[in-house]
Amino acid sequence: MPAHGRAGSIAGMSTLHAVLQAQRLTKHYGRREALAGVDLDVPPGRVVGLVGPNGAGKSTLLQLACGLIEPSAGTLRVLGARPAADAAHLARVGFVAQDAPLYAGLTVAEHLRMGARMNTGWDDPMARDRVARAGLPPDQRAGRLSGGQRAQLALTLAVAKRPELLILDEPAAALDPLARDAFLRGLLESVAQLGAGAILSSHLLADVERVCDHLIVLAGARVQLAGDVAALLAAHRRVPPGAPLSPDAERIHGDVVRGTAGAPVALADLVLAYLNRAAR
Ligand SMILES: Nc1ncnc2c1ncn2[C@@H]1O[C@H](COP(=O)(O)OP(=O)(O)OP(=O)(O)O)[C@@H](O)[C@H]1O
Repeated sequence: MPAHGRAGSIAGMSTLHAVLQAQRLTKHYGRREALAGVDLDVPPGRVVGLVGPNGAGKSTLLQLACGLIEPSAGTLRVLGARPAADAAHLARVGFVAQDAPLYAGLTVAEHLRMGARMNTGWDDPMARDRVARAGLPPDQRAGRLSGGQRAQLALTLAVAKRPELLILDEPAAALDPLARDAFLRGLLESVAQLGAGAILSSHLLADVERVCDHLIVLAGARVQLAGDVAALLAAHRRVPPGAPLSPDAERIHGDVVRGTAGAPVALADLVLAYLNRAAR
């Protein structure tokens, strides 16, 4: 169970729509296939970990979900509608892109004023409170903030819109362990405060294990594994290679099997088994 203990909870959600629904979702960049017929159904109220090797298609999926790029084929619905369908839908989704894009010459306070001007649902007390608690000096220019502070400011700009869904593309990858810990705690607090869902891509399986209650494993442009973490762990076991398997069990890779007989499996080992199988 992740530290926030909200696995399976939909308390506080203002929507009962699936957060993300993909059918045969495909994206080509020229001849390169970044997503190949992906089917997904992510229930509301989850903190979703999107994991996979470099080039798996994670950023492509998140950019499609934000409406920054268009699918080549198939359909994708986010909170029950086409991504970025209109201004109202845009307001329901907060996006924190890779490397926390901010205006280097603007101060923290100026970023908040800009956020207030650009977002009708802007929660200024929430923004100021987050900035104060993250120890961001209001008059400091973004270009002079540390990596951790920049990530906190980018997260603040996304959550103060009061979105129903936060989408984060490797938000904490460049942060040291302390800054990452602070960032992830801030993320969980915000998600709980908003009653929102979140999808974050990450290479850091320990972070995913800590904060996520739903998992999507992408590799080779395809979904290898998806579901609520508790259900996935319940459906897999460790059985030493060569040991007999029950008839309904399937060996995924190494000692990880899909089945209910055997020793419990850790989330990181489960992910690695599916990634290794995909790489075969
Ligand atoms: N704008 C683009 N033009 C051409 N090819 C692209 C473009 N964006 C992504 N790709 C290709 O699509 C595939 C998926 O890329 P994507 O960035 O979605 O993967 P990722 O899982 O986010 O990788 P990483 O973990 O390295 O960030 C890769 O082969 C990548 O080279």
